[in-house]
Amino acid sequence: MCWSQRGGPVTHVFRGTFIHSTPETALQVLEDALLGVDTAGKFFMPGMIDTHIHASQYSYAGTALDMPLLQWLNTYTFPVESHFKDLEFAKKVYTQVVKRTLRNGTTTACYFATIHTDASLLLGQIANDFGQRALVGKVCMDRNNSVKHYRETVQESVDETHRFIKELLNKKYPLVKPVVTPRFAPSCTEALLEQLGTIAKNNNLHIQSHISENIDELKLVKELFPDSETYTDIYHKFNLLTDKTIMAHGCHLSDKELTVFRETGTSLSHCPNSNVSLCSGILDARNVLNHKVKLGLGTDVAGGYSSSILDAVRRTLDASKVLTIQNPQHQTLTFEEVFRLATLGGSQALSLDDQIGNFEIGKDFDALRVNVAARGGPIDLVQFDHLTSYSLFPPICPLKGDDRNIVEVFVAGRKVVPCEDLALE
Ligand SMILES: Nc1nc2[nH]cnc2c(=O)[nH]1
Ligand SMILES: [Zn+2]
Repeated sequence: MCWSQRGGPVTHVFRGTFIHSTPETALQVLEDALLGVDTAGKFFMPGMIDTHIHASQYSYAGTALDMPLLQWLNTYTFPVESHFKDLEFAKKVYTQVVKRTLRNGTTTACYFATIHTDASLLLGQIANDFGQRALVGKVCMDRNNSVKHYRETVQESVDETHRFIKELLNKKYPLVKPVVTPRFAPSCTEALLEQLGTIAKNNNLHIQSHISENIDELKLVKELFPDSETYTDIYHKFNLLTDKTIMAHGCHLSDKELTVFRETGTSLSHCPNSNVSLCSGILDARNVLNHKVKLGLGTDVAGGYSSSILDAVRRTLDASKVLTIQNPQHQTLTFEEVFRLATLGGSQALSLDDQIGNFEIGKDFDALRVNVAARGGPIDLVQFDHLTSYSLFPPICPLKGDDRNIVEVFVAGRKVVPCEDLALE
C-alpha cells in the first residue's frame, strides 16, 4: 500500500498531464505525471436498486398513512392515481420521482405507474432522459368498486398492455423496459390474470405484482378466489410466477408458498417502511433467504414514505432486530447482508445480475461515489476520526448518511448526478 504525505492511503492514482501553479512557478506543466490521491472517507459502491416503487404515488409520499392497506387504497391511492390521465400532472410527478430517486442513489427502479398507457410511456421517457435504468409497468386492474372510473375492462387492459409494450419497446431506450403489471389479485379477475400471464410469456417480459401483504387482504383473496388453495396458487395458475417475476411484500407467505417461489425463480421485494407504515406485517427476511428465494429491497412509495433505499436498508435491519426481540433464536440480518440486498440482491431479484449489482468485470458501471465526510452532511468528522479501520466507512454511510453523502451517481458509465438538468442539486 502507498501512503500519501498526509498519512492516509493513496486510493486513486491519475496519470496524465497536470498543470498547476507553485510558489516558484506561475504555471508548471507536469507531463506524463502520476498523481496519487488520498481520498480518505471516499469510496465507490454499486448503485442501489429499488425493486418496488409506485412512481404515481410520489405526489403524496409522507402523508396519508393513517389506515390499513385496503382502506388506504380506496381512500387515497385510487383517487390520486386516477389523475394520471392528465399528462401535465403525470409529467410533473414522474419528473420529480425520477430526479429524486437518482439523487438518492437509485440507479435502477422497478416502477408501477397507473392504468394510463400514455402517462406510463411518459414515465419510461423521463427515466430514459435522466439516465435511470428502469422497469416500467402500466398497471392492470379490472376490479375496483370504490373509484369506478379508475378501472378497465379486461379487453381494455389487454389491448392497452399490448400497446404499452409495443410502443415502449419501439422507443429502443437502452435502459428502460416494460414490465407486465397486474396490480394484485383482488384488483384483477381470473380472465385478466390469465391474459396477462400469456402476454408476459409470449413476449418474454418481466412481471410484477403484490402478494400477502396484509391479513385483511388475505381474507379478501380467499373470498374472491375460493378455488385457489393459497394466494401464491392464484398467480402460479396463470403463469405469473417466473424467473422474471417480482412480488412485493410477502409478509404472510407460508413456507410452502416460499418453496413455490424458489421453484419458479420468483423473487420478493422487501418493503419494510411500507410494511410498518401501513401496519401490514413484518417480513421474516431470514426465512426468505433460508428458502433461497431471490430478495431485493423496495421503498414501496407511498405505502413507504421514503424514496431512499438507504432508508430501506435501515428499516430492513430494524425489522430483523424486532424479530430477534420477539424471538432471541432469530438470526438477525447483518449489515453486510442488507448492503447486499440493496445492490446485488436487487439485481438478482430483477434478473439483471448479468448486467448490474456489483463491480464484476463485464457488468455496466452503475455506481455511487460516496463521501463519508461530505461537507454539510450528517456525519461529523469528529466521529469519523475515531474510526481506526477504513472498512468501517461503508456501514456508517447507509446507517447514518443520506443523499448528501452520495456525491456522484453513474448509470451505465454516464454521470447522472450531479447533472445540470437536476434542479435538486
Ligand atoms: N403497498 C401497496 N400495496 C398494494 N396492493 C395493491 N396495490 C397496492 C399499492 O399501491 N401499494
Ligand atoms: Zn406496492
